[in-house]
Amino acid sequence: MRLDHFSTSIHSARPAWPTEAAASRYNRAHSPFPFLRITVTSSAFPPCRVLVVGAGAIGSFYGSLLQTQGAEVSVVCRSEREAVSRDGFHIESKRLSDRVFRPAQTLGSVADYQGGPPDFLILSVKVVEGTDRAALIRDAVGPQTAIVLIENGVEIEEEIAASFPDNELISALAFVQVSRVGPGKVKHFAYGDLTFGNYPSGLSERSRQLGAMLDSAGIKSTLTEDVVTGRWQKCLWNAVFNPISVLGGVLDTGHILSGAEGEAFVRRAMQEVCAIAAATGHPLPPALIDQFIEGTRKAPPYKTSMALDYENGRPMETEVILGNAVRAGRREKVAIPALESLYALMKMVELKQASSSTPQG
Ligand SMILES: NC(=O)C1=CN([C@@H]2O[C@H](COP(=O)(O)OP(=O)(O)OC[C@H]3O[C@@H](n4cnc5c(N)ncnc54)[C@H](OP(=O)(O)O)[C@@H]3O)[C@@H](O)[C@H]2O)C=CC1
Ligand SMILES: CC(C)(CO)C(=O)C(=O)O
Repeated sequence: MRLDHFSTSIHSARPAWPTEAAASRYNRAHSPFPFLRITVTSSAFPPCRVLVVGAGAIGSFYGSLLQTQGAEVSVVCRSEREAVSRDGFHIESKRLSDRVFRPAQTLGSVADYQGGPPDFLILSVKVVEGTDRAALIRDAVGPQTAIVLIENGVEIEEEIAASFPDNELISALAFVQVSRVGPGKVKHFAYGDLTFGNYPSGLSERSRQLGAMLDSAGIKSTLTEDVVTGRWQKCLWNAVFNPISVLGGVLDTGHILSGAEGEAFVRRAMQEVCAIAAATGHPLPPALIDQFIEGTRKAPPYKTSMALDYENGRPMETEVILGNAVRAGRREKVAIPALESLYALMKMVELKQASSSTPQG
């Protein structure tokens, strides 16, 4: 998949080195490996405090990169707190080099965060049914905190915007393949770009600061004034490939596009997503379907995050990736037979998954 096809406007990189504090944390973590040590020239960024809530693959990956730029990064973990408190995160990445990320604070809940509210609160939990995302972050959000969502799905911002109407909300889309491979162990397989902007629209100084820090850490950040359209662009891929990958019995992208029937179905479903996006006031460029299909065909075959969740018996983000698109289609009275079928089938699969994980009494 050519992930850069999602871009709308490019924010240029700003070179910088990590601060003294970040360099010494990094060097301590790598002390047995002198060849990995780094030195400081200067820090290009104002000091900032970042709290990552849901520090799994995405949260630890981007959190670790912000730490290299001098940010004081803390995390809230759930199941892996003990391992992370003890050993930090070990992040393996061919593209960005391996690193150990030791958060400033490793917490079980935002209520334990010390030192006043963070400048940036990154929320990166899986958006699955039953997760009250506003409740998860409420105790740490201060009046100046910018909330940053790095999560998949479409129309996922309103729940947070309504709960924190006075806070800046930055909505971000990750084009990356990164997974947890053990407690506190994360593997970055490919890509890494982020597209983001303020919700519902615009670009603040905070967004630009975040973009500059990430660029400097080696991530291409694409800043957009219209992040809602950005979400529909990503949804064009996810709402189609993700459910098909599950419903076909854990298909990778190569399998999905290997025959004419498969490609024709993908194209039909994508046309429906385009029609919904246009009906909601966010028309997508007409060439995008061809670009996504060609880009996906050229990239190495990949299992979507939904296929991986399904394979591992974990809850899937069906509602935010597909359900929200289907509901928008119904609301706007757009005919979406392919998406309706995918959604109905996904709900059947989810019911089967739930019944087989419920102990019989
Ligand atoms: N990984 C990737 O390559 C990509 C991911 N994304 C999106 O990014 C988002 C995050 O995904 P990813 O990092 O892969 O997911 P992970 O499962 O790796 O991480 C999610 C983290 O959130 C924690 N968490 C989840 N629910 C709760 C809760 N109710 N309370 C406290 N902590 C919670 C998990 O804790 P626990 O340890 O208990 O599970 C885990 O630490 C998703 O929306 C995903 O679709 C988008 C593009 C690519
Ligand atoms: C498009 C992709 C592969 C980006 O990482 C993704 O979001 C997913 O698999 O759900």
